[in-house]
Amino acid sequence: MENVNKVTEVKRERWMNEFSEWYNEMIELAEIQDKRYPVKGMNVWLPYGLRIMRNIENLIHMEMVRTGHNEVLFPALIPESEFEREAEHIAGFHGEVLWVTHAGERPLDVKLILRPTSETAMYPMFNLWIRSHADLPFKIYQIVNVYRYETKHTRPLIRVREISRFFESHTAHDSFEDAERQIREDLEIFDNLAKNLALPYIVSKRPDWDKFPGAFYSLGAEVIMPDGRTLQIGTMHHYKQNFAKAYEITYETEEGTHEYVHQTTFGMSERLVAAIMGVHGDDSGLVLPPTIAPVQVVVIPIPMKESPYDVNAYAKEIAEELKTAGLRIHVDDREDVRPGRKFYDWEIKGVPLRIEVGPKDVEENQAVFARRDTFEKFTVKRENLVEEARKTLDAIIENLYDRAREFLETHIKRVDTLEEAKKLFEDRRGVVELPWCGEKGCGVEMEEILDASMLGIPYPEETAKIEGKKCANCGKDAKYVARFARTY
Ligand SMILES: Nc1ncnc2c1ncn2[C@@H]1O[C@H](COS(=O)(=O)NC(=O)[C@@H](N)CS)[C@@H](O)[C@H]1O
Ligand SMILES: [Zn+2]
Repeated sequence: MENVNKVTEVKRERWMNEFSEWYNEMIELAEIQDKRYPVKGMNVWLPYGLRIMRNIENLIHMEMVRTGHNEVLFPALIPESEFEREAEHIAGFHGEVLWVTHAGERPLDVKLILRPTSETAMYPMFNLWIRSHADLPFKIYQIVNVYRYETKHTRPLIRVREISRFFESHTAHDSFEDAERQIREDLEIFDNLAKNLALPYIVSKRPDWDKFPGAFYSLGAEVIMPDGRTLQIGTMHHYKQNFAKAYEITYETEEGTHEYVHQTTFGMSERLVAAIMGVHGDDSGLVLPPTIAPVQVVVIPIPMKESPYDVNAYAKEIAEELKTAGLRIHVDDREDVRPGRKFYDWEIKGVPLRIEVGPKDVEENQAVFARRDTFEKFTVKRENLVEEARKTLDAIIENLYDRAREFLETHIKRVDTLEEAKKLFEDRRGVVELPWCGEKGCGVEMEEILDASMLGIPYPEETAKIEGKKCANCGKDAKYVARFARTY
């Protein structure tokens, strides 16, 4: 590649220091969603944003096929009787569920809730479907909209009241250990997806007082957003037999006895789009990993009035060749828009690779590549076009991952005392790790002192154990390192 020149430096001031404003603007400018829908916490997916989400969903569907999960589709309405069968679950969701009580003027004979998640919709059917050990492991999933009347500050994609792209997988197993194996498989599924989104993350085992309502334990996968707050983008829950007992989900063993199943669930949502926006963005807008970019390469013809070369035709030829090679292409041949404006529009949308062609490029049978992640520009000979485009897109996803991992690693700090931790939360943000005795009282006190949430302890648990340290709160021997962060 000749004359590689950096026409623009990557700027991330606004992205880092005014992230909240940056984020709200980008939802609009990049045409992800329209926030003007007249219900708080419910937004409209716009075509470009929805194409990003659909590309992510396709990756999820492929992982579900790879791991033998079957897709189902449940009703969104759940009768009160079924919702109110697992005590912890009810307690956890009661304040957030939306009720349907009337059809027109007539009150319904059975009150219904809009699903906040689908345990209480699915498990009465699990009771009918699961009879024998031969039915296990039982693995289903759906991607649907669910409703949680969040009382905290709502924010597009991140904290909404209609989670419109809620992925939930629900499984049943013949033993605690097989459910554990499922959790490990869920972590593998999540890792494959995160790699495709160039998102490095941490997994923490939630403290007992913050696990999912009805769960035996919960794992949370988090990224760190530019403002240093963590965003939980995936959760895996081991239910043991808690729901099986509440919904009488039993199976006949090979010996002819009847046992309760052990269950797990795994959940993600449109927060994945928020994570991609936050982790990979810069001051010019989104930077989309090519794996999920609706447009991987935008071709921009730059015709000159007096030139004898037909730049538009040449641009179309190039686009056709890239499209035939399987890339998602768009030619921006809008007559009334200056090239600079076109660059701006597609940079905001995070298109990973721009190809510019002017008369000189037609004459020399070449094209100018401009990378969205580094702003590097270089010229490519026409015969190397497809190969160079593929190589550049691969280099972009690798660079996005490396840059994001660098950010994550420099925003996790392990210290010994609450004073050090407090200082860190003042001048920096991110995840702070402290020695902890494992007692709930200390955990909750440290959350209050730090005005932060305990994410939990590193998972797997073996990596959380520490020796020779004193609990940062009570001074007793510490058993684990505990993670704290300001969260979304
Ligand atoms: N209000 C919300 N807006 C957007 N995403 C959300 C919201 N609440 C939760 N999520 C996302 O949905 C994922 C799963 O939600 S959850 O409550 O943790 N887990 C469940 O509901 C389990 N039944 C697994 S499906 C979370 O990891 C988080 O990424
Ligand atoms: Zn302690």
